[in-house]
Amino acid sequence: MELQLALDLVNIPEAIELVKEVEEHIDIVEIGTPVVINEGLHAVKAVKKAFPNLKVLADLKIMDAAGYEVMKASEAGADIVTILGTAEDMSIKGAVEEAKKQGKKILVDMIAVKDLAGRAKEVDAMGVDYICVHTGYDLQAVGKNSFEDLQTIKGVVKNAKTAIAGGIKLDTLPEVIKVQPDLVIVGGGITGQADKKAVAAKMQQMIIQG
Ligand SMILES: O=C(CO)[C@H](O)[C@H](O)COP(=O)(O)O
Repeated sequence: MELQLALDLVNIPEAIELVKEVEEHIDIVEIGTPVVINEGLHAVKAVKKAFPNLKVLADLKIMDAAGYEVMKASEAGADIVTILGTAEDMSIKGAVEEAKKQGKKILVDMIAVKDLAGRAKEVDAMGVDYICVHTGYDLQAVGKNSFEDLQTIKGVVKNAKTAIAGGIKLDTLPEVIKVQPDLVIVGGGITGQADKKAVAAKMQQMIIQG
């Protein structure tokens, strides 16, 4: 199981400072969608340059022009690029094809997918690397989470790694770990804490203990 730090509400210098604090306790650093909107793929480039030993995920949430966007994120140094599970099959297949060409990975974000089990089976068959259940900020605000959804995809996904994102905190991490995803994505659960390093270290320890 790996730990990914999601950075959503920072600029490039703040992102670098934040990662410096916790880098020994995380496996992947996510350049979140709002950061890409504000800073462009320069943010991916800058973070990869500052932390060449960490994997960098570009959370582009691609919906169209997938091959081109995967190519651009790869050129900026992303190791993993996200596409939406609601995208057309042709887009997801295009993303996988380009990622393979570039030696990169594709994570499918299942946010807002209605038939989760059915779509997870379909995207799994397209050769994606990760399938991620995700409760975004707008549904977190009304008390939703993805813990049951994680069990749903664990039951049907045969090839891809499974991942979970959305509002995971230290106190809810044990519930997530019980379901054994391959990747746990945490944003505010680390970045919103006073002692980020201590929280990231504790999460890493809990994840290693499984
Ligand atoms: O992709 C995102 C929002 O769309 C976030 O990066 C993801 O939800 C993780 O952050 P948090 O733990 O703060 O919810």
